[in-house]
Amino acid sequence: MSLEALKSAVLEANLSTVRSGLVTATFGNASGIDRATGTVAIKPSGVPYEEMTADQIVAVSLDGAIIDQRLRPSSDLATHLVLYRAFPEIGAVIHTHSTYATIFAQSMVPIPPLGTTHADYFRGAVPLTRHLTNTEIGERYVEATGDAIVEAVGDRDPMEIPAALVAGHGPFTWGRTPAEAALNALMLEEVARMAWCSMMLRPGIRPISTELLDRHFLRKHGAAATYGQLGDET
Ligand SMILES: O=C(CO)[C@@H](O)[C@@H](O)COP(=O)(O)O
Repeated sequence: MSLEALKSAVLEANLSTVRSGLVTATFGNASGIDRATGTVAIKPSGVPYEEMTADQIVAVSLDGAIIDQRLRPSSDLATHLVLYRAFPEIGAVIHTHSTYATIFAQSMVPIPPLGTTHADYFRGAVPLTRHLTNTEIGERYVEATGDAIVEAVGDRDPMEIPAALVAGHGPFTWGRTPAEAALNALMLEEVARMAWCSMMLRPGIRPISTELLDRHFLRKHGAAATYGQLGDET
């Protein structure tokens, strides 16, 4: 992929979070990676979305060295880089402060799989990170945020659980492409809102069974997926 194409895809992912109502002001940030070159493209820090252009997207290497920069990169860059290094399958990362997912993050509650809508995108509860230590906060806050996300995902397949809630902060999602990461961010907010309302309507509500969760997730994901169309049969 050319750097221009990567920057355009990353710009579109950033703008899609605004169109979807997932971010306000300059909150959030989206990035993408070209695994062939190890180039990461990310939103510039603090730039209003309505003014953002593709040539303002910042390009860095996986170790954070600047490749192409007119503006300073997102202040969350180090978190994105930790995730790209830990999860080689992913091609994009999105951070938002979307309302309901952030309510769960601030309230220190993982998002439980209460229905098949959740199961269509997340194979289990959306994990919550631990709180960072004062030393981490003081010395390596942004990178430690990424470390805490990787710890929260643990030995689960990051492509089966493409999201995590940072305690006291907000959600991060990822995917194979910027567009897929943006869809996962949108669906995370949707299932968070459904979960919150379901938990209010029925306190003590229990998650769906593992059998139903897996049946629905595998219906859309993996080699045996039966959802949608095969190849170019449309
Ligand atoms: O996490 C936060 C703020 O808590 C960020 O999403 C927000 O400040 C956006 O920062 P950037 O504009 O990406 O540097």
